[in-house]
Amino acid sequence: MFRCSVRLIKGLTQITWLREQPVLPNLLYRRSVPAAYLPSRALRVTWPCAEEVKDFSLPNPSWSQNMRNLYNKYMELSQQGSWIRLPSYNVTATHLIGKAEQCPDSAKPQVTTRLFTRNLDVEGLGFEYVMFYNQAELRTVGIFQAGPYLEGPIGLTHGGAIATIVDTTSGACAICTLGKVKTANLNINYRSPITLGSTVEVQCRVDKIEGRKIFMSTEIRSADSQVLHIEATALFIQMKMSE
Ligand SMILES: CCCCCCCCCCCCCC(=O)SCCNC(=O)CCNC(=O)[C@H](O)C(C)(C)COP(=O)(O)OP(=O)(O)OC[C@H]1O[C@@H](n2cnc3c(N)ncnc32)[C@H](O)[C@@H]1OP(=O)(O)O
Repeated sequence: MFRCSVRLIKGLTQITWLREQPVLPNLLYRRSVPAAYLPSRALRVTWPCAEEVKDFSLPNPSWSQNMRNLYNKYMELSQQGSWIRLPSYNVTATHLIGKAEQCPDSAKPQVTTRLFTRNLDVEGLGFEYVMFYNQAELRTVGIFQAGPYLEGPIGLTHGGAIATIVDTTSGACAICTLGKVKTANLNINYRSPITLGSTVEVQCRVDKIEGRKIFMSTEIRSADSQVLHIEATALFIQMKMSE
C-alpha cells in the first residue's frame, strides 16, 4: 500500500498532459479509492499505464455526421487557440495521473473502477461525447450523442443520462477553472426530449465564483441550435486542501 502510494505520488510529478496545460489548476486527487467502495471480487485491471490508455473523446465509427461536424468546428477553433479539447479516459484517475505514468505489474491494483460515462466497451451504445474548454470565457462545450442504451421513454434519452451529461460537462468546466470540486446542487429543466441517436450541443458557463463555490449554468440544444432541450444550473464546491 505504502509502495503504491509512493509510486502514485511519483507519477503525479511526471504528468505530461496536465503540465502542458498552464490554464488548468492542480487537479491531483490525494486520496485513492477507499477499499470499502471497491468490489470485493477482483475485476479486470485497467490502470493508466502509457500503452493501455485510450482517449475516448476522439472520433470513432459510431459518431454521426452531426457529431463529426461539431467536433471539426471546435477542433478548428482549438487550433486558433481559444478552445482546448479535453481528453477523456475510462478511469477517473487517468485524468489526474496522465499517460506518463508507467506501471510495472507489481504496482497494478487488484481491482479497478470505471468512469460512469465510459463504462461500456462497445462504441456508440452509451455516452459518446467530447468536451472543449475555453479558458478566456470560462466555458465548456460538450458534443453529446445519446446511444440506444440510454433509453428512458421509448426512443428517447433517459433524464438521468441527460443529468449525467450536464454534471459531467459543467463539472469539467468547474474543474478546469477551480481545480478539484464536487457537485453540491444540480437543477434541470427538461424543455424538450432528446431522441436516442441524436447529437446535441451542451453549453456550460461559469456564472460566478464565491470563495469555494462555483455556480454554473448549462443549455443543451440540438446540433443545429434550433431546439432547446435543457436548461440547468449547478453548484460545485471546491474541495478543501486537506481532501
Ligand atoms: C481535465 C479535466 C477533465 C475532467 C474530466 C472528468 C469529468 C468528470 C466530471 C464529473 C463531475 C462530477 C462530480 C460529481 O459527481 S461529485 C459526486 C456527487 N457529489 C457529492 O457526492 C457531494 C456530496 N456532498 C459533499 O461532499 C459536501 O456536502 C460538499 C463537498 C458539497 C460540501 O461540503 P464542504 O464541507 O466541503 O463545504 P461546506 O458544507 O462547508 O459548504 C461550503 C459552502 O457551500 C455551500 N453549500 C454546500 N452544499 C450546498 C448545497 N447543496 N446547496 C447550496 N449551497 C451549498 C455552504 O452553504 C457553504 O457556503 P458558505 O457558507 O461558505 O457561503
